[in-house]
Formats: sequence, structure tokens, C-alpha cells
Amino acid sequence: MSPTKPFILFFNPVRHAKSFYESLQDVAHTEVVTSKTRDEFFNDLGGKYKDISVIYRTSASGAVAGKFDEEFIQRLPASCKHICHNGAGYDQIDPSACAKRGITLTYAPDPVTEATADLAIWLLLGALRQLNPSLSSLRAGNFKKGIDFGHDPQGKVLGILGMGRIGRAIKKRSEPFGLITRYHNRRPLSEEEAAGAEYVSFEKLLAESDIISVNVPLNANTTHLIGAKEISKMKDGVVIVNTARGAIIDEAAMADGLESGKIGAVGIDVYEHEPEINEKLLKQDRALLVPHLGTHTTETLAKMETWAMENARRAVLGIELLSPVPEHANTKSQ
Ligand SMILES: O=CC(=O)O
Repeated sequence: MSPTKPFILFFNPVRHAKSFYESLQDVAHTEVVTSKTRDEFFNDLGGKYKDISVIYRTSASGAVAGKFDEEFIQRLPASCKHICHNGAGYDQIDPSACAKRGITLTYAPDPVTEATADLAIWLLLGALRQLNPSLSSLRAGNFKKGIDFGHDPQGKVLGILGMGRIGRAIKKRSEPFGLITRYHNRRPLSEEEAAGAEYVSFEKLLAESDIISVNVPLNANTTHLIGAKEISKMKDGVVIVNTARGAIIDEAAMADGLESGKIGAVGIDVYEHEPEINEKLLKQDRALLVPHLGTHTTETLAKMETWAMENARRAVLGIELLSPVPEHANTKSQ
């Protein structure tokens, strides 16, 4: 390795934005991690990774290293000053442990918006139309025998829980389908950002929505934000869509709600203990389930990789970062 170039350690190989990765070699030495377990990585930090300046990671990095929690962050060498996460949700990383160690955490919020909102609309319409049972019925040779009726979106109330970038993109996409959008956030948005969506309390959103789309980030305040009690307050036959993080909903309570008929259908991309899925939920025909595919397109993954690597490039050059996480927003450069 060149001693003069800062070392960016990639926790996952770049699969799409390969030319950007190549161009990074002008400013940094890059390597893809070879450690297979958390302990092996900690061991390697005393040797081949002792000089790392920046870590690039994705949501798949947990498979090698586990969570980037306080223990993990404290073990990093003093030379490590930035962690550049490729993704919008950074619940696997502890921002306050990073701050204590003088590490700035960046994320990649903008590039995930459109693809995640597209999938949310697909799940919403698919759940509303009860597409899941029809897929298996057709393949079992029963065509549409015994298939329940779906519902039309026109005139239904869509309650968006968390009207950030993705929530707003879902609202925009929902309009041509005639859905009436309401939202709940910690604070109401400006009129321009709300763009006609009515702000309602959490309780009102639960009680009056025909469809609830979950779009808040996962943190200590939002873990199990929706559990058995909240489900009991929802309309009978409510449809729930989750493209945010699984643990925001108590998965077992959601499966119970489907079983009792309280919940009409769900469209789910994210799970509480990925890749494990609650057995009862798996067995529910009215659960339209996909395996965390929100951003799983060639174009979006390339944009995300480029965004995260641009943060890493700026980090090694000591120039203003593209997107520090909100907790580190005042940290503009190295
Ligand atoms: O789940 C996807 C992301 O957080 O970007």
C-alpha cells in the first residue's frame, strides 16, 4: 500500500459504480475487507487495517462485523475519522459513539427515495387488491377460485407515518390513484412540503386511515411504534405498508392482526429480524412480502454507491461532506 494515500476500507465490494471506484484510486488506497467475522476484524485492526482513514459500508456489512455499536466504534484506530454509509437508514450504526470518538458518519439519503417510493406504491396496490393469494392460486391451478375481493384506492385515506423524502415521494405517486393523503410527523411540514396533505395526530392517523404507510427511521423512539395496542385502534380491514424498517412494527402483533382479520392486508419489504421472518406472518396469505428490495435496482444501487463514495472522496480530501447524518450535521469537513 502507498504510505502517502489515505486508506479507505470497503466493507462491501462496489458492484455497480465501478468507474467511480476506479477513479477513487487517484486520491486513496482502497481495499475490500477480507475479515470474515467481527473478532477477525478486530484482530486485523491491529495489523493490516491499523491505518484506515475511512470506512465505506452498506447494510450488508453487518453480516461480517455485526452492528457498528459502541464496542465496534471504540475498537477503530485513531486514524479512522469517517464512516460513509451507503444507505438512508443508519440504525446499524451508533452516531453518538462515533461523535465521542471524533468520527463523522455520513449516509446516502437522496438516491434511495424514488425506488423505495415506487416499491411502496406497488406493495400498497398489491395489498389492497389482495394480489398475494391470487399468485399462488393461479400457480396451484385454481385460477381465481376462492380469491377474496380487493379494494379500489380511489377516495381511500392513506396515512403516511413519517413524511420525509420517501413519504413525500409516496404522496406524489399516490395522487393519480385518487388516494387522500394525511401524514403524521413530529412537527408539521411547511405548506410547500406538505403539498396539500393534511397533518394529523398519531392517534387520528391510526384511527382514520384506510391504509397506513410506515416511513419513519428506526431509532429508540420508533422501535415498536406500532404494536398490538396501536393496531387495535386502527380501522377494521386496515392495510399496512412498511418499506422503512421492520422493527418499527411489532411483527408478531401484525401477524396476529392479520389472523384475527383486524388487518385486511399488508405489503411488507422490511422485517424485524432480517433475514428471519415471523412464522405466522409468512403463513398469512394476505401478507404481500418481498425481501428488502426497496433500492434493489441497478440504477439506484449505482447512485447510492456513487453518493457514498463521493462522501468518502470528500472525507480524504478534507472538503465539505455531501451528507453527514443529521446528528453530525455541523461537521462539514475533516
Ligand atoms: O434500506 C435501505 C436504506 O436504508 O437505504
